[in-house]
Amino acid sequence: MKHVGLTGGVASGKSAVAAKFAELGAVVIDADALARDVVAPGTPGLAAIKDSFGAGILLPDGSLDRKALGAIVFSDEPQRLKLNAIVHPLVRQAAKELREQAPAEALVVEDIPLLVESGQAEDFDAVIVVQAPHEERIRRMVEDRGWSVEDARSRMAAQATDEQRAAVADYVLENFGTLEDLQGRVADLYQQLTKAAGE
Ligand SMILES: Nc1ncnc2c1ncn2[C@@H]1O[C@H](COP(=O)(O)OP(=O)(O)OP(=O)(O)O)[C@@H](O)[C@H]1O
Repeated sequence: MKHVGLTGGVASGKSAVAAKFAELGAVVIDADALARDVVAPGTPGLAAIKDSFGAGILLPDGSLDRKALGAIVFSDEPQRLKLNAIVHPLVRQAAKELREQAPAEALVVEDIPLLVESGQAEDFDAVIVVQAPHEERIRRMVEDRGWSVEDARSRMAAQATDEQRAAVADYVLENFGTLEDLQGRVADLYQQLTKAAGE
């Protein structure tokens, strides 16, 4: 089994790449989805967050109040680290369980937005980085998601730079053209990765 990490800046096209890999037959693991699953109601993850941050981070229905928790951790580094120390190991464990269920010959692609920032590059056989023009990424965040330009810029500024991501990349997928161009590049890369896995 070949195990690759997929990352890129916000709105660079990671999900589009992951979707194409899945269509081609890869087993895709979505770290953002796992990060939600491990704090769903009734999970040990949510109980641990409640123990650390208090019942104020729960909504009346018992689910996580992301806004309240965000307000606590957003500008408070120690609190953010405390939250990460609860959530990250649970996500890694959940990802490991999914990897173990994957067929032996599968290409496993883990989509991890902050792979570079969290120093996980060494955990993979290879790292794929998606790069896209900054103006286009900001346009997507503003027009498609309704964020302010300021929010879009500060989200980008809080992440690693293109250069930092490129420095750990084994493969860079340039998303500078149409979605079809990108999908074609993913298909080529899938071929390359699955061929290499069989050798
Ligand atoms: N080359 C492209 N041409 C047109 N639209 C694109 C292209 N690449 C991505 N998009 C669109 O831009 C939006 C953002 O892409 P996507 O969701 O794949 O990014 P992401 O990196 O996963 O974002 P996030 O960091 O928020 O998870 C989506 O609506 C996607 O369809």
